[in-house]
Amino acid sequence: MKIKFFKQEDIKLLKRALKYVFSYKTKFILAFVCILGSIGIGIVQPLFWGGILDSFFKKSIDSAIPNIVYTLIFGILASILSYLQSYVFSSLNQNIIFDLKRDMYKAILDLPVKAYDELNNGELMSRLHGDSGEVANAITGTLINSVVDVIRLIAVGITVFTISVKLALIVVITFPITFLIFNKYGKKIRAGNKNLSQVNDKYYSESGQTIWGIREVKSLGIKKYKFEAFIKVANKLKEMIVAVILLGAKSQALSDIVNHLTSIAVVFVGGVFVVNGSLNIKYFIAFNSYSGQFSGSLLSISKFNLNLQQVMNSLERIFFLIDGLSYSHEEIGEKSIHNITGEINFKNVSFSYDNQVSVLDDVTINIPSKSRTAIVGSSGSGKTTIFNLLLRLYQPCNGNIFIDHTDLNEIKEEDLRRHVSVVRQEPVLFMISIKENLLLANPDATQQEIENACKKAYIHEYIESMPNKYNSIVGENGVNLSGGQKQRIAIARALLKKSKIILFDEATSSLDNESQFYIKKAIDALAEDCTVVLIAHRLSTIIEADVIYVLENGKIVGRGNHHSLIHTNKVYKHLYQAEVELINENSREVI
Ligand SMILES: Nc1ncnc2c1ncn2[C@@H]1O[C@H](COP(=O)(O)OP(=O)(O)OP(=O)(O)O)[C@@H](O)[C@H]1O
Repeated sequence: MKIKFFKQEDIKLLKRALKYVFSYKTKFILAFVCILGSIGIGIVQPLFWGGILDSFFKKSIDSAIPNIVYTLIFGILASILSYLQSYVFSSLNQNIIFDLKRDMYKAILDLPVKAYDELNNGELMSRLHGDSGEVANAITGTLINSVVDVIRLIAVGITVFTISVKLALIVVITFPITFLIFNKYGKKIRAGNKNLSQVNDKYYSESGQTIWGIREVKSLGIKKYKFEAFIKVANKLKEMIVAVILLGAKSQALSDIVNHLTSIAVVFVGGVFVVNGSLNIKYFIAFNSYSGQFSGSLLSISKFNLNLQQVMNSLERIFFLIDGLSYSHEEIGEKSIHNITGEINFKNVSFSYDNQVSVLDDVTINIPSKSRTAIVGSSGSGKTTIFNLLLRLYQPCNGNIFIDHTDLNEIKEEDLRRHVSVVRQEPVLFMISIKENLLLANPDATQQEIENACKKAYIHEYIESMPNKYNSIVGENGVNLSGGQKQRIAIARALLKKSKIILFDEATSSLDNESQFYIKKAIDALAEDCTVVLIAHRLSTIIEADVIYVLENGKIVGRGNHHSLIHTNKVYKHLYQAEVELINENSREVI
């Protein structure tokens, strides 16, 4: 039978994993010193025990006393070393987990937005939390222990062969048997772990989606369905974990039987040697302890493959993520742009999310600085996609986008984020105070600047009416603020950032009249000094826009102001009429 220990790719993974250990050289060396000390104590202790028993057999109690004292001293030393060892190991372990998580999290944040469309969030969470711990445990546990076991094997091996070659050979004979057992089960466990990781991803995904989307879950009345889906995946996970543990337990049980037989053979043959006088009882007793350590080390070395097979899958998943999965790294420009005017140009831009269905087709848009431009079109016509491309969340398949005549791809990431702000339909506010949410846009802003921005965004008075004013904590995702209030805070954020380009995605859900009024006033204030691009869902809000682009099925089918478009553009006229009819219908219902 051909035993293949590791594939070439596995060795590469292991080398890469070891780099994480070697960045903690001091702790690593300290761990070895502790272990070497423990090995030394493990070798001398049995001799003292043997000496004590030998003294009692010889009925010489006095001669036992020095050995009792040595046993005590070495016992205390062993405890101190064991304490130090657990401290060093746990610290090494947690540091490795931390480093892996740091590298994975950075890679997750660097992934292109396209990856988030395609990936399952649960998979990322499960790699971040589960796999990193698994790998760190394996590195500190399996790899370090295996090196230790080799050292122990050599030290104890020399001792047992010195005491009795025949007895030592009995112990050594078990090695190939246990090795074969663990090698066979190792492969099965690796395959089991691979399936387990996939179910683990589903588990994180199912639970995460339900918790994050709890409002939808409750309002759709699908709590029971979601609970059942969770139970199904949690149950499957439980069964798979048990199955993998069982495989490990089977291999352990088989090797325990072999070990047991070895111990009986050692005791029997050793006893015969003592009886026929070829072995001193002191060494016989010591040998039994050594043979335990010796076969223990042999066992660990035989399990080395099994233990590593268990984590190879996690290592693959971690490094694949750190390398950016199969996504190519985003090309990020290096050009700084300062003091921009805010002119935007789309030149013959085409785009598809999946390289199959065209979403934007040969779009050319020219937006002068300090203008107010609106983009209108039916649902799914590609309005938000235009914003996504302008924010460089996706790359156009064809054509180019320019800000102040500089290609978007050449602009430095920080400059792009500073100059372009977006106010989304449902702005994301973090679970920190309102002030801290605002400071995210400009950490150096003074209280006065914050208040001025909020006044311009027509949200200052509302914030002041809250019990903790600017220090009020926003609920998760801003739940204790209305949609209109969140949008006004997002406008204040954009003002604090002093962005020259503000993209505004009007909320589809009808805001109350007061919110609409204030948001319109806030946009008017923005437009004095910035280029404002609006996605308008209600045409009534963009009648005053300087230019309106009409989008249909990803194509620009009209350009002009409201008055020209209403007379010349069929699509715009149709959208407008549909809205007027809706308003009339609503008012009839009210009456
Ligand atoms: N992340 C995505 N992955 C794949 N397809 C997408 C993605 N986002 C949008 N699409 C598709 O692209 C098309 C344009 O979507 P987009 O969101 O730009 O339209 P929209 O005009 O803003 O619509 P709405 O007014 O409903 O917000 C739609 O057919 C949509 O299904």
